[in-house]
Amino acid sequence: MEVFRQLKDFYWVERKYMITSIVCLMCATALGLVYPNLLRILIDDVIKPRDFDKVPALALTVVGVVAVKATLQFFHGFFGGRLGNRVAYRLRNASYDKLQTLSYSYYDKAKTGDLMSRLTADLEAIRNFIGFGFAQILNMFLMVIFGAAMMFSISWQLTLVTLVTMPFLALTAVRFEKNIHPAFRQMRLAMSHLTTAVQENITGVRTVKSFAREPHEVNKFSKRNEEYKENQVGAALLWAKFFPVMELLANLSMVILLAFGGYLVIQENLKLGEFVAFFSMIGYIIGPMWNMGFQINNYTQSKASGERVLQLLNEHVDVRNTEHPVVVDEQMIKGHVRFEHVTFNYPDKQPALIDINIDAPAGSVIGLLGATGSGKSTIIQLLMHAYNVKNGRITLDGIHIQEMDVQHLRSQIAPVFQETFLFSSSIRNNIAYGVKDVTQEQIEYAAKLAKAHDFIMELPLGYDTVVGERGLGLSGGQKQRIAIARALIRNPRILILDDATSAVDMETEHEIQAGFKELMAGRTTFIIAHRISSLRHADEIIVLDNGRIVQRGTHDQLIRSSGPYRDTYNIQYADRPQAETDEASFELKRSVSR
Ligand SMILES: Nc1ncnc2c1ncn2[C@@H]1O[C@H](COP(=O)(O)OP(=O)(O)OP(=O)(O)O)[C@@H](O)[C@H]1O
Repeated sequence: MEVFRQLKDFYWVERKYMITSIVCLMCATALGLVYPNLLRILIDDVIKPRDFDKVPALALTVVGVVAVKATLQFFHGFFGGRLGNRVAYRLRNASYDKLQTLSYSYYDKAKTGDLMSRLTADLEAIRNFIGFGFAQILNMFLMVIFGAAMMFSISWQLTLVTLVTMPFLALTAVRFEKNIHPAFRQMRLAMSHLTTAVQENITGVRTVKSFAREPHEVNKFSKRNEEYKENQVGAALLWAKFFPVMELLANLSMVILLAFGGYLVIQENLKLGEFVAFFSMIGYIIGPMWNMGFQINNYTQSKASGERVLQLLNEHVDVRNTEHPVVVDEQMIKGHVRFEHVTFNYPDKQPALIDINIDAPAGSVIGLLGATGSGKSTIIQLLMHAYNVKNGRITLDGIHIQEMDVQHLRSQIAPVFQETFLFSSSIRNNIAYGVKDVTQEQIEYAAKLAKAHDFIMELPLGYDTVVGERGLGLSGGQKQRIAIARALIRNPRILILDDATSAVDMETEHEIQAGFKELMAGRTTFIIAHRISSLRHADEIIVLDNGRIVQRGTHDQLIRSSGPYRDTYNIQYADRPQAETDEASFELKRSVSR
Protein backbone atom coordinates (compact mmCIF):
# COMPACT_ATOMS: atom_id res chain seq x y z
CA MET A 1 0.00 0.00 0.00
CA GLU A 2 3.07 2.23 0.27
CA VAL A 3 2.75 3.05 -3.43
CA PHE A 4 -0.84 4.22 -3.02
CA ARG A 5 0.04 6.13 0.12
CA GLN A 6 2.59 8.07 -1.91
CA LEU A 7 0.02 8.69 -4.63
CA LYS A 8 -2.50 10.03 -2.11
CA ASP A 9 -2.09 13.65 -3.21
CA PHE A 10 -3.44 12.70 -6.60
CA TYR A 11 -6.62 10.92 -5.58
CA TRP A 12 -7.48 12.38 -2.19
CA VAL A 13 -8.59 15.69 -3.73
CA GLU A 14 -11.18 13.66 -5.66
CA ARG A 15 -12.46 11.93 -2.54
CA LYS A 16 -16.05 13.05 -3.11
CA TYR A 17 -16.14 10.96 -6.30
CA MET A 18 -14.34 8.13 -4.57
CA ILE A 19 -16.72 8.06 -1.61
CA THR A 20 -19.86 8.40 -3.77
CA SER A 21 -18.73 5.62 -6.07
CA ILE A 22 -17.90 3.31 -3.14
CA VAL A 23 -21.15 4.09 -1.28
CA CYS A 24 -23.18 3.37 -4.44
CA LEU A 25 -21.44 0.05 -4.91
CA MET A 26 -21.93 -0.90 -1.27
CA CYS A 27 -25.63 -0.05 -1.42
CA ALA A 28 -25.99 -2.11 -4.61
CA THR A 29 -24.27 -5.00 -2.87
CA ALA A 30 -26.49 -4.68 0.19
CA LEU A 31 -29.56 -4.58 -2.04
CA GLY A 32 -28.40 -7.81 -3.62
CA LEU A 33 -29.15 -9.50 -0.30
CA VAL A 34 -32.83 -8.82 -0.79
CA TYR A 35 -33.04 -11.48 -3.57
CA PRO A 36 -32.29 -14.54 -1.41
CA ASN A 37 -34.81 -13.23 1.09
CA LEU A 38 -37.46 -12.82 -1.58
CA LEU A 39 -36.71 -16.34 -2.70
CA ARG A 40 -37.12 -17.58 0.85
CA ILE A 41 -40.45 -15.77 1.21
CA LEU A 42 -41.61 -17.09 -2.17
CA ILE A 43 -40.94 -20.69 -1.18
CA ASP A 44 -41.79 -20.68 2.51
CA ASP A 45 -44.61 -18.11 2.61
CA VAL A 46 -46.13 -18.30 -0.90
CA ILE A 47 -45.58 -21.62 -2.67
CA LYS A 48 -45.72 -23.93 0.33
CA PRO A 49 -48.91 -22.43 1.91
CA ARG A 50 -50.20 -21.78 -1.68
CA ASP A 51 -50.88 -18.13 -0.77
CA PHE A 52 -50.50 -16.72 -4.30
CA ASP A 53 -52.04 -13.30 -3.50
CA LYS A 54 -48.60 -12.21 -2.37
CA VAL A 55 -47.07 -12.83 -5.81
CA PRO A 56 -47.81 -9.38 -7.37
CA ALA A 57 -46.32 -7.57 -4.35
CA LEU A 58 -43.26 -9.82 -4.47
CA ALA A 59 -42.89 -9.31 -8.22
CA LEU A 60 -43.15 -5.53 -7.82
CA THR A 61 -40.54 -5.62 -5.06
CA VAL A 62 -38.18 -7.49 -7.38
CA VAL A 63 -38.71 -4.87 -10.12
CA GLY A 64 -38.12 -2.07 -7.60
CA VAL A 65 -34.95 -3.67 -6.24
CA VAL A 66 -33.63 -4.29 -9.75
CA ALA A 67 -34.31 -0.68 -10.77
CA VAL A 68 -32.65 0.80 -7.68
CA LYS A 69 -29.69 -1.59 -7.94
CA ALA A 70 -29.19 -0.73 -11.62
CA THR A 71 -29.29 2.99 -10.79
CA LEU A 72 -26.73 2.53 -8.02
CA GLN A 73 -24.49 0.55 -10.35
CA PHE A 74 -24.75 3.30 -12.93
CA PHE A 75 -23.63 5.90 -10.38
CA HIS A 76 -20.81 3.65 -9.22
CA GLY A 77 -19.56 3.40 -12.82
CA PHE A 78 -20.12 7.08 -13.47
CA PHE A 79 -18.28 8.39 -10.41
CA GLY A 80 -15.64 5.66 -10.52
CA GLY A 81 -14.91 6.58 -14.14
CA ARG A 82 -14.65 10.26 -13.24
CA LEU A 83 -12.36 9.49 -10.34
CA GLY A 84 -10.02 7.29 -12.41
CA ASN A 85 -9.86 9.72 -15.30
CA ARG A 86 -9.24 12.73 -13.10
CA VAL A 87 -6.49 10.98 -11.19
CA ALA A 88 -4.88 9.80 -14.43
CA TYR A 89 -5.17 13.35 -15.79
CA ARG A 90 -3.38 14.78 -12.74
CA LEU A 91 -0.71 12.13 -12.82
CA ARG A 92 -0.15 12.63 -16.53
CA ASN A 93 0.26 16.37 -16.01
CA ALA A 94 2.55 15.86 -13.01
CA SER A 95 4.69 13.36 -14.92
CA TYR A 96 4.93 15.69 -17.89
CA ASP A 97 5.82 18.62 -15.63
CA LYS A 98 8.48 16.45 -14.03
CA LEU A 99 9.89 15.60 -17.46
CA GLN A 100 10.29 19.33 -18.04
CA THR A 101 12.23 19.86 -14.81
CA LEU A 102 14.51 16.83 -15.05
CA SER A 103 18.11 17.70 -15.71
CA TYR A 104 20.20 17.03 -18.78
CA SER A 105 21.98 14.25 -16.90
CA TYR A 106 18.68 12.34 -16.62
CA TYR A 107 18.07 12.59 -20.34
CA ASP A 108 21.64 11.45 -21.05
CA LYS A 109 20.45 8.01 -19.89
CA ALA A 110 16.66 8.07 -20.34
CA LYS A 111 14.95 5.90 -22.94
CA THR A 112 12.10 7.54 -24.80
CA GLY A 113 10.09 4.33 -25.23
CA ASP A 114 10.34 3.57 -21.52
CA LEU A 115 9.13 7.04 -20.61
CA MET A 116 6.31 6.78 -23.12
CA SER A 117 5.13 3.51 -21.62
CA ARG A 118 5.15 5.04 -18.13
CA LEU A 119 2.97 7.88 -19.35
CA THR A 120 0.54 5.60 -21.18
CA ALA A 121 0.25 1.92 -20.15
CA ASP A 122 1.29 2.48 -16.53
CA LEU A 123 -1.04 5.40 -16.04
CA GLU A 124 -3.84 3.34 -17.57
CA ALA A 125 -3.31 0.57 -14.99
CA ILE A 126 -3.39 3.12 -12.17
CA ARG A 127 -6.52 4.72 -13.62
CA ASN A 128 -8.30 1.37 -13.66
CA PHE A 129 -7.38 0.47 -10.13
CA ILE A 130 -8.16 3.80 -8.53
CA GLY A 131 -11.36 4.19 -10.55
CA PHE A 132 -12.76 0.69 -10.05
CA GLY A 133 -10.35 -1.87 -8.65
CA PHE A 134 -10.11 -0.32 -5.21
CA ALA A 135 -13.93 -0.08 -4.83
CA GLN A 136 -14.26 -3.67 -6.06
CA ILE A 137 -11.81 -4.95 -3.45
CA LEU A 138 -13.65 -3.10 -0.71
CA ASN A 139 -16.89 -4.49 -2.06
CA MET A 140 -15.46 -8.00 -1.97
CA PHE A 141 -14.89 -7.71 1.77
CA LEU A 142 -18.38 -6.32 2.23
CA MET A 143 -19.95 -9.15 0.26
CA VAL A 144 -18.22 -11.67 2.49
CA ILE A 145 -19.23 -9.82 5.66
CA PHE A 146 -22.86 -9.23 4.56
CA GLY A 147 -23.19 -12.71 3.13
CA ALA A 148 -21.70 -14.43 6.18
CA ALA A 149 -23.87 -12.37 8.55
CA MET A 150 -26.99 -13.30 6.61
CA MET A 151 -26.00 -16.94 6.40
CA PHE A 152 -25.30 -17.04 10.14
CA SER A 153 -28.76 -15.60 10.76
CA ILE A 154 -30.28 -18.52 8.80
CA SER A 155 -28.18 -21.38 10.19
CA TRP A 156 -24.89 -21.00 12.02
CA GLN A 157 -24.08 -24.73 11.73
CA LEU A 158 -24.51 -24.73 7.98
CA THR A 159 -22.49 -21.51 7.69
CA LEU A 160 -19.54 -22.88 9.62
CA VAL A 161 -19.49 -26.09 7.58
CA THR A 162 -19.78 -24.18 4.31
CA LEU A 163 -17.01 -21.74 5.16
CA VAL A 164 -14.53 -24.47 6.03
CA THR A 165 -12.85 -24.28 2.61
CA MET A 166 -12.64 -20.47 2.60
CA PRO A 167 -9.24 -20.19 4.34
CA PHE A 168 -7.80 -22.47 1.65
CA LEU A 169 -9.31 -20.30 -1.06
CA ALA A 170 -7.86 -17.16 0.55
CA LEU A 171 -4.46 -18.82 1.01
CA THR A 172 -4.33 -19.86 -2.64
CA ALA A 173 -5.20 -16.33 -3.70
CA VAL A 174 -2.50 -14.78 -1.48
CA ARG A 175 0.17 -17.20 -2.73
CA PHE A 176 -0.87 -16.37 -6.26
CA GLU A 177 -0.41 -12.65 -5.55
CA LYS A 178 3.14 -13.27 -4.34
CA ASN A 179 4.10 -14.96 -7.61
CA ILE A 180 2.19 -12.80 -10.01
CA HIS A 181 3.53 -9.46 -8.76
CA PRO A 182 7.16 -9.99 -9.88
CA ALA A 183 5.82 -11.47 -13.11
CA PHE A 184 3.89 -8.30 -13.79
CA ARG A 185 6.86 -6.12 -12.93
CA GLN A 186 8.91 -8.08 -15.48
CA MET A 187 6.13 -7.76 -17.99
CA ARG A 188 6.03 -3.96 -17.69
CA LEU A 189 9.80 -3.86 -18.09
CA ALA A 190 9.64 -6.09 -21.14
CA MET A 191 6.90 -3.86 -22.56
CA SER A 192 9.08 -0.80 -22.11
CA HIS A 193 11.99 -2.58 -23.90
CA LEU A 194 9.60 -3.33 -26.71
CA THR A 195 8.36 0.24 -27.07
CA THR A 196 11.95 1.53 -26.88
CA ALA A 197 12.90 -0.72 -29.81
CA VAL A 198 9.94 0.52 -31.86
CA GLN A 199 10.56 4.17 -31.00
CA GLU A 200 14.27 4.00 -31.82
CA ASN A 201 13.57 2.19 -35.04
CA ILE A 202 11.09 4.80 -36.21
CA THR A 203 13.30 7.72 -35.15
CA GLY A 204 16.38 6.23 -36.76
CA VAL A 205 14.66 4.76 -39.80
CA ARG A 206 16.95 6.60 -42.23
CA THR A 207 20.07 5.26 -40.54
CA VAL A 208 18.63 1.76 -40.46
CA LYS A 209 17.75 1.81 -44.14
CA SER A 210 20.95 3.42 -45.31
CA PHE A 211 23.01 0.76 -43.51
CA ALA A 212 20.65 -1.97 -44.73
CA ARG A 213 20.24 -3.08 -41.11
CA GLU A 214 16.57 -4.01 -41.37
CA PRO A 215 17.29 -7.71 -40.63
CA HIS A 216 19.28 -6.71 -37.53
CA GLU A 217 16.44 -4.47 -36.37
CA VAL A 218 13.87 -7.21 -37.02
CA ASN A 219 16.06 -9.57 -35.01
CA LYS A 220 16.41 -7.10 -32.15
CA PHE A 221 12.67 -6.56 -32.08
CA SER A 222 11.98 -10.30 -32.24
CA LYS A 223 14.20 -10.87 -29.21
CA ARG A 224 12.38 -8.24 -27.19
CA ASN A 225 9.05 -9.49 -28.43
CA GLU A 226 10.13 -12.97 -27.36
CA GLU A 227 11.07 -11.62 -23.93
CA TYR A 228 7.63 -10.03 -23.62
CA LYS A 229 5.91 -13.17 -24.86
CA GLU A 230 7.85 -15.33 -22.36
CA ASN A 231 6.73 -13.06 -19.55
CA GLN A 232 3.14 -13.25 -20.75
CA VAL A 233 3.35 -17.04 -21.01
CA GLY A 234 4.82 -17.23 -17.50
CA ALA A 235 1.98 -15.11 -16.12
CA ALA A 236 -0.59 -17.13 -18.07
CA LEU A 237 0.86 -20.32 -16.56
CA LEU A 238 0.41 -18.91 -13.08
CA TRP A 239 -3.18 -18.09 -13.96
CA ALA A 240 -3.71 -21.51 -15.45
CA LYS A 241 -2.59 -23.17 -12.20
CA PHE A 242 -4.58 -20.79 -10.07
CA PHE A 243 -8.00 -21.22 -11.65
CA PRO A 244 -8.46 -25.00 -11.33
CA VAL A 245 -7.37 -24.97 -7.67
CA MET A 246 -9.81 -22.18 -6.92
CA GLU A 247 -12.60 -23.93 -8.84
CA LEU A 248 -11.97 -27.16 -6.99
CA LEU A 249 -12.09 -25.51 -3.57
CA ALA A 250 -15.17 -23.44 -4.45
CA ASN A 251 -17.08 -26.48 -5.71
CA LEU A 252 -16.04 -28.47 -2.69
CA SER A 253 -17.76 -25.96 -0.43
CA MET A 254 -20.91 -26.21 -2.60
CA VAL A 255 -20.92 -29.99 -2.32
CA ILE A 256 -20.54 -29.73 1.43
CA LEU A 257 -23.36 -27.20 1.55
CA LEU A 258 -25.71 -29.34 -0.52
CA ALA A 259 -24.97 -32.47 1.49
CA PHE A 260 -25.18 -30.93 4.94
CA GLY A 261 -27.97 -28.45 4.03
CA GLY A 262 -30.02 -31.24 2.43
CA TYR A 263 -29.56 -33.30 5.58
CA LEU A 264 -30.79 -30.40 7.76
CA VAL A 265 -33.88 -29.93 5.54
CA ILE A 266 -34.69 -33.68 5.68
CA GLN A 267 -34.27 -33.53 9.44
CA GLU A 268 -36.59 -30.50 9.38
CA ASN A 269 -34.01 -28.41 11.16
CA LEU A 270 -34.03 -26.00 8.22
CA LYS A 271 -36.91 -24.81 6.03
CA LEU A 272 -36.67 -25.45 2.29
CA GLY A 273 -36.95 -21.72 1.54
CA GLU A 274 -34.14 -20.97 3.96
CA PHE A 275 -32.01 -23.64 2.35
CA VAL A 276 -32.62 -22.23 -1.16
CA ALA A 277 -31.92 -18.69 0.11
CA PHE A 278 -28.74 -19.94 1.75
CA PHE A 279 -27.67 -21.71 -1.41
CA SER A 280 -28.31 -18.66 -3.56
CA MET A 281 -26.20 -16.61 -1.15
CA ILE A 282 -23.13 -18.77 -1.39
CA GLY A 283 -22.21 -16.63 -4.38
CA TYR A 284 -21.65 -13.78 -1.93
CA ILE A 285 -18.79 -15.73 -0.42
CA ILE A 286 -17.44 -17.70 -3.35
CA GLY A 287 -17.77 -14.80 -5.81
CA PRO A 288 -15.27 -12.62 -3.92
CA MET A 289 -12.88 -15.55 -3.51
CA TRP A 290 -13.00 -16.16 -7.23
CA ASN A 291 -12.73 -12.52 -7.96
CA MET A 292 -9.86 -12.16 -5.55
CA GLY A 293 -7.50 -13.47 -8.23
CA PHE A 294 -8.67 -10.92 -10.75
CA GLN A 295 -8.63 -8.10 -8.23
CA ILE A 296 -5.19 -9.10 -6.97
CA ASN A 297 -4.04 -9.11 -10.55
CA ASN A 298 -5.51 -5.66 -11.02
CA TYR A 299 -3.94 -4.45 -7.79
CA THR A 300 -0.48 -5.87 -8.49
CA GLN A 301 -0.46 -4.50 -12.02
CA SER A 302 -1.34 -1.06 -10.81
CA LYS A 303 1.12 -1.34 -7.92
CA ALA A 304 3.92 -2.17 -10.38
CA SER A 305 2.78 0.71 -12.58
CA GLY A 306 2.51 3.02 -9.59
CA GLU A 307 6.10 2.19 -8.64
CA ARG A 308 7.29 3.11 -12.13
CA VAL A 309 5.36 6.38 -12.22
CA LEU A 310 6.52 7.28 -8.70
CA GLN A 311 10.09 6.49 -9.69
CA LEU A 312 9.76 9.16 -12.37
CA LEU A 313 7.99 11.63 -10.07
CA ASN A 314 10.57 11.14 -7.31
CA GLU A 315 13.55 11.30 -9.67
CA HIS A 316 16.24 13.55 -8.26
CA VAL A 317 16.68 16.83 -10.14
CA ASP A 318 20.38 17.69 -10.24
CA VAL A 319 20.05 21.21 -11.49
CA ARG A 320 17.56 23.21 -9.51
CA ASN A 321 17.17 26.70 -8.13
CA THR A 322 18.74 27.56 -4.80
CA GLU A 323 16.43 28.70 -2.01
CA HIS A 324 16.71 32.34 -3.04
CA PRO A 325 17.73 32.36 -6.71
CA VAL A 326 19.07 35.58 -8.15
CA VAL A 327 16.92 37.22 -10.81
CA VAL A 328 18.46 40.28 -12.43
CA ASP A 329 16.39 42.85 -14.28
CA GLU A 330 16.69 41.90 -17.95
CA GLN A 331 17.62 45.44 -18.93
CA MET A 332 20.54 45.36 -16.48
CA ILE A 333 22.13 42.19 -17.83
CA LYS A 334 25.21 43.02 -19.86
CA GLY A 335 26.43 39.56 -20.83
CA HIS A 336 29.91 39.42 -19.28
CA VAL A 337 30.76 35.71 -19.02
CA ARG A 338 33.69 34.33 -17.02
CA PHE A 339 34.90 30.77 -16.52
CA GLU A 340 37.27 30.60 -13.54
CA HIS A 341 39.35 27.44 -13.16
CA VAL A 342 36.50 25.21 -14.26
CA THR A 343 37.17 21.49 -14.16
CA PHE A 344 34.27 19.20 -14.96
CA ASN A 345 33.57 15.58 -15.60
CA TYR A 346 30.37 13.79 -16.60
CA PRO A 347 29.27 11.16 -14.08
CA ASP A 348 31.69 8.21 -13.97
CA LYS A 349 33.89 9.68 -16.70
CA GLN A 350 37.30 11.27 -17.08
CA PRO A 351 37.29 15.09 -16.88
CA ALA A 352 35.84 16.61 -20.04
CA LEU A 353 37.22 20.05 -19.10
CA ILE A 354 40.34 20.82 -17.07
CA ASP A 355 41.10 24.21 -15.50
CA ILE A 356 39.23 26.31 -18.04
CA ASN A 357 39.56 30.10 -17.79
CA ILE A 358 37.62 32.30 -20.17
CA ASP A 359 36.85 35.98 -19.95
CA ALA A 360 34.20 37.07 -22.44
CA PRO A 361 33.36 40.75 -21.89
CA ALA A 362 29.86 41.87 -22.85
CA GLY A 363 29.52 42.08 -26.61
CA SER A 364 32.63 40.07 -27.39
CA VAL A 365 32.78 37.14 -29.80
CA ILE A 366 34.55 34.02 -28.54
CA GLY A 367 35.47 31.30 -30.99
CA LEU A 368 36.00 27.73 -29.80
CA LEU A 369 38.05 25.36 -31.93
CA GLY A 370 39.27 21.87 -31.22
CA ALA A 371 39.13 18.27 -32.28
CA THR A 372 35.98 16.32 -31.77
CA GLY A 373 35.50 15.39 -28.13
CA SER A 374 37.83 18.14 -26.95
CA GLY A 375 35.13 19.75 -24.75
CA LYS A 376 33.72 22.63 -26.83
CA SER A 377 30.06 21.69 -26.42
CA THR A 378 30.63 20.95 -22.75
CA ILE A 379 31.69 24.59 -22.23
CA ILE A 380 28.37 25.67 -23.71
CA GLN A 381 26.38 23.14 -21.69
CA LEU A 382 27.99 24.40 -18.49
CA LEU A 383 27.32 28.02 -19.40
CA MET A 384 23.63 27.09 -19.70
CA HIS A 385 23.80 25.42 -16.28
CA ALA A 386 22.86 22.07 -17.80
CA TYR A 387 25.11 20.41 -15.18
CA ASN A 388 26.41 21.56 -11.81
CA VAL A 389 30.03 22.62 -11.71
CA LYS A 390 31.78 21.57 -8.52
CA ASN A 391 35.31 22.74 -9.31
CA GLY A 392 35.72 26.37 -10.30
CA ARG A 393 32.92 28.79 -11.12
CA ILE A 394 31.12 30.38 -14.03
CA THR A 395 29.76 33.89 -13.67
CA LEU A 396 27.44 36.12 -15.66
CA ASP A 397 28.06 39.79 -14.89
CA GLY A 398 29.89 38.67 -11.76
CA ILE A 399 27.03 36.47 -10.46
CA HIS A 400 27.72 32.76 -9.99
CA ILE A 401 25.34 31.12 -12.50
CA GLN A 402 24.48 28.37 -10.02
CA GLU A 403 22.95 31.05 -7.80
CA MET A 404 20.86 32.46 -10.65
CA ASP A 405 17.32 31.35 -11.41
CA VAL A 406 17.81 28.58 -13.98
CA GLN A 407 14.95 29.68 -16.27
CA HIS A 408 16.03 33.29 -16.03
CA LEU A 409 19.63 32.42 -16.91
CA ARG A 410 18.60 30.30 -19.89
CA SER A 411 16.21 32.97 -21.13
CA GLN A 412 19.27 35.21 -21.62
CA ILE A 413 20.94 32.65 -23.84
CA ALA A 414 19.83 31.62 -27.32
CA PRO A 415 21.56 28.52 -28.62
CA VAL A 416 21.68 27.09 -32.11
CA PHE A 417 22.91 23.52 -32.23
CA GLN A 418 24.34 21.50 -35.06
CA GLU A 419 21.55 18.98 -34.59
CA THR A 420 18.44 20.98 -35.45
CA PHE A 421 15.17 20.00 -33.89
CA LEU A 422 12.01 21.41 -35.40
CA PHE A 423 8.60 20.78 -33.89
CA SER A 424 5.79 19.33 -35.99
CA SER A 425 4.16 22.69 -36.48
CA SER A 426 4.29 25.59 -38.94
CA ILE A 427 7.56 27.33 -39.75
CA ARG A 428 6.05 30.46 -38.17
CA ASN A 429 5.49 28.66 -34.85
CA ASN A 430 8.93 27.10 -34.99
CA ILE A 431 10.61 30.47 -35.38
CA ALA A 432 8.41 32.06 -32.70
CA TYR A 433 9.00 29.15 -30.29
CA GLY A 434 11.11 30.94 -27.70
CA VAL A 435 9.13 34.17 -27.43
CA LYS A 436 5.66 35.30 -26.45
CA ASP A 437 3.48 37.79 -28.37
CA VAL A 438 5.54 38.06 -31.48
CA THR A 439 4.46 39.82 -34.66
CA GLN A 440 4.75 38.56 -38.23
CA GLU A 441 7.20 41.42 -38.91
CA GLN A 442 9.51 40.24 -36.14
CA ILE A 443 9.35 36.68 -37.46
CA GLU A 444 10.18 37.81 -40.97
CA TYR A 445 12.95 40.08 -39.74
CA ALA A 446 14.61 37.19 -37.91
CA ALA A 447 14.12 34.92 -40.91
CA LYS A 448 15.71 37.51 -43.19
CA LEU A 449 18.73 37.83 -40.89
CA ALA A 450 19.07 34.04 -40.88
CA LYS A 451 18.76 34.03 -44.69
CA ALA A 452 15.69 31.84 -44.40
CA HIS A 453 13.01 34.25 -45.64
CA ASP A 454 13.55 33.69 -49.37
CA PHE A 455 13.31 29.91 -49.34
CA ILE A 456 10.32 30.04 -46.95
CA MET A 457 8.48 32.36 -49.36
CA GLU A 458 9.13 29.89 -52.17
CA LEU A 459 7.19 27.19 -50.30
CA PRO A 460 3.52 27.03 -51.38
CA LEU A 461 2.27 27.78 -47.86
CA GLY A 462 5.16 30.07 -46.90
CA TYR A 463 5.41 30.58 -43.13
CA ASP A 464 2.37 28.32 -42.64
CA THR A 465 4.20 25.28 -44.03
CA VAL A 466 4.06 22.51 -41.48
CA VAL A 467 7.32 20.68 -40.95
CA GLY A 468 7.70 17.21 -39.43
CA GLU A 469 9.18 16.54 -36.02
CA ARG A 470 12.59 16.36 -37.58
CA GLY A 471 11.86 19.05 -40.13
CA LEU A 472 11.24 16.53 -42.87
CA GLY A 473 10.95 18.00 -46.29
CA LEU A 474 13.64 20.61 -45.64
CA SER A 475 17.34 20.36 -46.34
CA GLY A 476 19.86 20.34 -43.48
CA GLY A 477 20.90 23.92 -44.27
CA GLN A 478 17.28 25.11 -44.43
CA LYS A 479 16.54 23.55 -41.03
CA GLN A 480 19.63 25.22 -39.58
CA ARG A 481 18.53 28.58 -40.93
CA ILE A 482 15.11 28.22 -39.27
CA ALA A 483 16.88 27.31 -36.02
CA ILE A 484 19.06 30.41 -36.35
CA ALA A 485 15.98 32.59 -36.91
CA ARG A 486 14.47 30.98 -33.79
CA ALA A 487 17.53 32.01 -31.77
CA LEU A 488 17.79 35.51 -33.24
CA ILE A 489 14.16 36.41 -32.59
CA ARG A 490 14.80 36.09 -28.86
CA ASN A 491 17.19 39.00 -29.02
CA PRO A 492 19.35 37.34 -26.38
CA ARG A 493 22.24 38.73 -24.32
CA ILE A 494 24.28 35.68 -25.21
CA LEU A 495 24.15 33.87 -28.53
CA ILE A 496 25.60 30.41 -28.92
CA LEU A 497 26.34 28.92 -32.29
CA ASP A 498 27.39 25.32 -31.75
CA ASP A 499 28.45 24.26 -35.23
CA ALA A 500 25.30 26.07 -36.26
CA THR A 501 26.27 26.81 -39.81
CA SER A 502 27.93 23.49 -40.60
CA ALA A 503 25.12 22.47 -42.96
CA VAL A 504 25.00 25.67 -45.01
CA ASP A 505 27.35 26.50 -47.85
CA MET A 506 30.17 28.97 -47.27
CA GLU A 507 28.46 31.77 -49.14
CA THR A 508 25.28 31.49 -47.04
CA GLU A 509 27.41 31.23 -43.91
CA HIS A 510 29.06 34.54 -44.79
CA GLU A 511 25.67 36.11 -45.35
CA ILE A 512 24.27 34.73 -42.08
CA GLN A 513 27.30 35.97 -40.18
CA ALA A 514 26.85 39.43 -41.67
CA GLY A 515 23.29 39.25 -40.25
CA PHE A 516 24.66 38.24 -36.84
CA LYS A 517 26.97 41.22 -36.77
CA GLU A 518 24.02 43.53 -37.27
CA LEU A 519 21.96 41.90 -34.55
CA MET A 520 24.66 40.89 -32.12
CA ALA A 521 26.21 44.28 -31.66
CA GLY A 522 26.65 44.60 -27.90
CA ARG A 523 25.85 40.92 -27.21
CA THR A 524 28.21 38.15 -26.23
CA THR A 525 28.59 35.37 -28.76
CA PHE A 526 30.19 31.95 -28.54
CA ILE A 527 30.90 30.31 -31.86
CA ILE A 528 31.94 26.70 -32.11
CA ALA A 529 33.06 25.81 -35.59
CA HIS A 530 35.40 23.56 -37.44
CA ARG A 531 35.92 26.07 -40.24
CA ILE A 532 38.53 28.74 -39.60
CA SER A 533 36.46 31.03 -41.83
CA SER A 534 33.65 30.95 -39.24
CA LEU A 535 35.92 32.02 -36.40
CA ARG A 536 38.50 34.32 -37.84
CA HIS A 537 36.68 37.52 -36.87
CA ALA A 538 36.23 36.45 -33.22
CA ASP A 539 37.72 38.72 -30.52
CA GLU A 540 39.34 35.70 -28.95
CA ILE A 541 39.74 32.20 -30.32
CA ILE A 542 40.22 29.41 -27.79
CA VAL A 543 41.76 26.18 -28.99
CA LEU A 544 40.95 23.09 -26.95
CA ASP A 545 42.58 19.71 -26.83
CA ASN A 546 41.42 16.89 -24.56
CA GLY A 547 39.56 19.28 -22.26
CA ARG A 548 42.46 21.75 -21.88
CA ILE A 549 43.00 25.16 -23.45
CA VAL A 550 46.13 24.80 -25.55
CA GLN A 551 46.09 28.11 -27.43
CA ARG A 552 44.22 31.39 -27.27
CA GLY A 553 44.33 34.74 -29.09
CA THR A 554 43.02 36.50 -32.16
CA HIS A 555 43.21 34.96 -35.60
CA ASP A 556 46.19 37.11 -36.52
CA GLN A 557 48.06 36.24 -33.32
CA LEU A 558 47.38 32.52 -33.63
CA ILE A 559 48.30 32.36 -37.26
CA ARG A 560 51.73 33.81 -36.45
CA SER A 561 52.67 31.22 -33.83
CA SER A 562 53.06 27.54 -34.49
CA GLY A 563 50.45 25.27 -32.94
CA PRO A 564 47.22 23.41 -33.67
CA TYR A 565 45.45 26.57 -34.89
CA ARG A 566 48.00 27.22 -37.62
CA ASP A 567 48.02 23.50 -38.47
CA THR A 568 44.24 23.57 -38.93
CA TYR A 569 44.52 26.76 -40.93
CA ASN A 570 47.14 25.21 -43.19
CA ILE A 571 45.02 22.11 -43.75
CA GLN A 572 41.90 24.13 -44.56
CA TYR A 573 43.75 26.60 -46.73
CA ALA A 574 46.19 24.13 -48.28
CA ASP A 575 45.09 25.22 -51.71
CA ARG A 576 45.69 28.78 -50.57
CA PRO A 577 45.49 30.72 -53.85
CA GLN A 578 42.13 29.10 -54.58
CA ALA A 579 40.93 29.61 -51.03
CA GLU A 580 41.94 33.24 -51.04
CA THR A 581 40.26 33.74 -54.40
CA ASP A 582 37.11 32.26 -52.87
CA GLU A 583 37.34 34.62 -49.91
CA ALA A 584 37.89 37.57 -52.22
CA SER A 585 34.93 36.63 -54.37
CA PHE A 586 32.67 36.50 -51.27
CA GLU A 587 33.85 39.94 -50.22
CA LEU A 588 33.19 41.22 -53.73
CA LYS A 589 29.67 39.74 -53.83
CA ARG A 590 28.87 41.20 -50.43
CA SER A 591 30.06 44.68 -51.34
CA VAL A 592 28.06 44.53 -54.60
CA SER A 593 24.93 43.42 -52.79
CA ARG A 594 25.35 46.20 -50.25
N1 LIG B 1 26.19 13.84 -21.99
C1 LIG B 1 27.39 13.31 -21.84
N2 LIG B 1 27.58 12.31 -20.96
C2 LIG B 1 28.79 11.78 -20.79
N3 LIG B 1 29.89 12.18 -21.45
C3 LIG B 1 29.77 13.16 -22.35
C4 LIG B 1 28.52 13.79 -22.60
N4 LIG B 1 28.69 14.74 -23.53
C5 LIG B 1 30.00 14.71 -23.86
N5 LIG B 1 30.65 13.78 -23.15
C6 LIG B 1 32.11 13.48 -23.20
O1 LIG B 1 32.80 14.66 -22.86
C7 LIG B 1 33.90 14.88 -23.73
C8 LIG B 1 33.77 16.24 -24.41
O2 LIG B 1 32.64 16.21 -25.27
P1 LIG B 1 32.09 17.48 -26.03
O3 LIG B 1 30.78 17.12 -26.61
O4 LIG B 1 32.15 18.66 -25.15
O5 LIG B 1 33.18 17.65 -27.19
P2 LIG B 1 33.15 18.59 -28.47
O6 LIG B 1 34.49 19.24 -28.52
O7 LIG B 1 31.98 19.49 -28.45
O8 LIG B 1 33.00 17.52 -29.63
P3 LIG B 1 32.31 17.68 -31.08
O9 LIG B 1 33.13 18.61 -31.89
O10 LIG B 1 32.34 16.29 -31.59
O11 LIG B 1 30.91 18.16 -30.83
C9 LIG B 1 33.91 13.70 -24.69
O12 LIG B 1 34.85 12.78 -24.18
C10 LIG B 1 32.52 13.13 -24.60
O13 LIG B 1 32.56 11.73 -24.76
